[in-house]
Amino acid sequence: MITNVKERPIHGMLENVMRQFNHAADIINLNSNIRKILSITNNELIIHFPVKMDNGEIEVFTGYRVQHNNALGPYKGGLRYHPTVDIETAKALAMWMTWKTALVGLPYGGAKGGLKIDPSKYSTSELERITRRFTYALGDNIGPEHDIPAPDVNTNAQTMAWILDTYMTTKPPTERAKNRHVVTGKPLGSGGSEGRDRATGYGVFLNIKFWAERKSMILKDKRFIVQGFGNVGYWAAHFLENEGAKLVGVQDAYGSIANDNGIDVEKLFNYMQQNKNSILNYPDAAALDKDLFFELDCDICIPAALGNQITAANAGKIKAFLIAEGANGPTDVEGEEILLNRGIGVIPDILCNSGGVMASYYEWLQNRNGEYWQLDEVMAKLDKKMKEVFDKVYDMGQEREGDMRTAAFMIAIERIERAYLQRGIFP
Ligand SMILES: NC(=O)C1=CN([C@@H]2O[C@H](COP(=O)(O)OP(=O)(O)OC[C@H]3O[C@@H](n4cnc5c(N)ncnc54)[C@H](OP(=O)(O)O)[C@@H]3O)[C@@H](O)[C@H]2O)C=CC1
Ligand SMILES: O=C(O)CCC(=O)C(=O)O
Repeated sequence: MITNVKERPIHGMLENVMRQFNHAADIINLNSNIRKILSITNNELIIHFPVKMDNGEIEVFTGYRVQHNNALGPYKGGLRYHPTVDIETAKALAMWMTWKTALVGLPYGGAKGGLKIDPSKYSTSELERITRRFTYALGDNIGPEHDIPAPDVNTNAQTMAWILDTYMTTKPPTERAKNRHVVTGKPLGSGGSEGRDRATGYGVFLNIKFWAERKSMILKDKRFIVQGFGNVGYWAAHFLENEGAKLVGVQDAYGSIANDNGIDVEKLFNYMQQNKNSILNYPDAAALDKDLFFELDCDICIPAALGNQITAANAGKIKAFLIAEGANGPTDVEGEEILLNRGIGVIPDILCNSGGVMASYYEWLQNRNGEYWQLDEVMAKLDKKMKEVFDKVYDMGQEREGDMRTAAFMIAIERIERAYLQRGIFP
């Protein structure tokens, strides 16, 4: 029996993304040959590599990189370090990346990958060696104009710096500097961009704000809950709190907490820094049974952790009027059907969390052009682009009884279809 919540497999993510794709493809009557191409992933890499641990023992790790489609540009997408990473998960996440980059009009395709490990079990120096060996093993399957990884669950700017450094050492000295955009989400001192750290959470916040504006609502005093208080969850909460909204519940991998009077976002963040990055035993909130988390009394629910968290089992009990998907694939097809039938708004992942890959694109452009943009410049670009994409998806969603996901998929798939048809499917 699997007892650790971290070890639980995430069932059905691939089935989920395929059902979302096929539903939209049917509506737009997608060219049948292009449907065949988009239904499979272009490349799937599984690699096993040995690393020496601090105790001198060798451990063999399994890494994945799935490249779904590159019709619109180089493959793009994060690397996840988590026990649930496997080939099916990587395939599903790579597909979502293709739809996301196409939806927001970036010159990228979709990829995803990672390692099947629980990083909390390793020292920092072990994680560095594991990441460097993983990068060597990936070799030229990644590259600045071919496939560009970025952070995802349990990876961060430090991870990207290790990948960059390792990748560069595989190139001749004259080639090294021009390879800096092999990864995005790097630290500022290593070619990272201002704003990439907060971009995904900021994008989640913007989507909620734009949605509220369409409903003539203000965010002040709205109550929200966040599942996952990592990069995406924390920054989304930070910007919502700045707007006067109130955080009333948080869940991470180890537990859930709630406080009807509000949980101070920065105070919780600081508490976590001193308590092994965990929300457990946070003094200004009560512990809550994890299965009751999504039933908390609130207005806005932000799943910002793993996939398939909102399903037929809990969608009927959700009290929020809006689900803003910070995570990739947090709502399965049955769960979403229940939400939409109940009149609950769903801002779909490929729109809601697209601020991250938008900022990654800005970082990639800056590296390519030898530029350095100020934070306000990056944030202003994110604002403008996100509004443009949100409006398009929202308006099209209105024509489909509020189904913004199908609208988003239709826009994304049509863009890719257009590119194939213009070039010829097999040039
Ligand atoms: N980083 C980015 O730029 C982007 C991320 N995303 C998506 O957002 C989601 C979160 O990513 P990110 O914030 O980067 O990852 P982080 O690793 O920074 O944070 C993940 C958070 O999820 C929590 N978590 C993990 N497992 C569970 C669980 N079973 N139940 C509840 N909480 C859990 C973690 O808790 P704990 O710390 O206790 O493990 C942590 O708080 C992912 O789905 C990712 O694909 C999407 C677009 C871009
Ligand atoms: O920033 C990127 O390139 C991709 C981030 C990511 O993995 C995602 O959007 O899910």
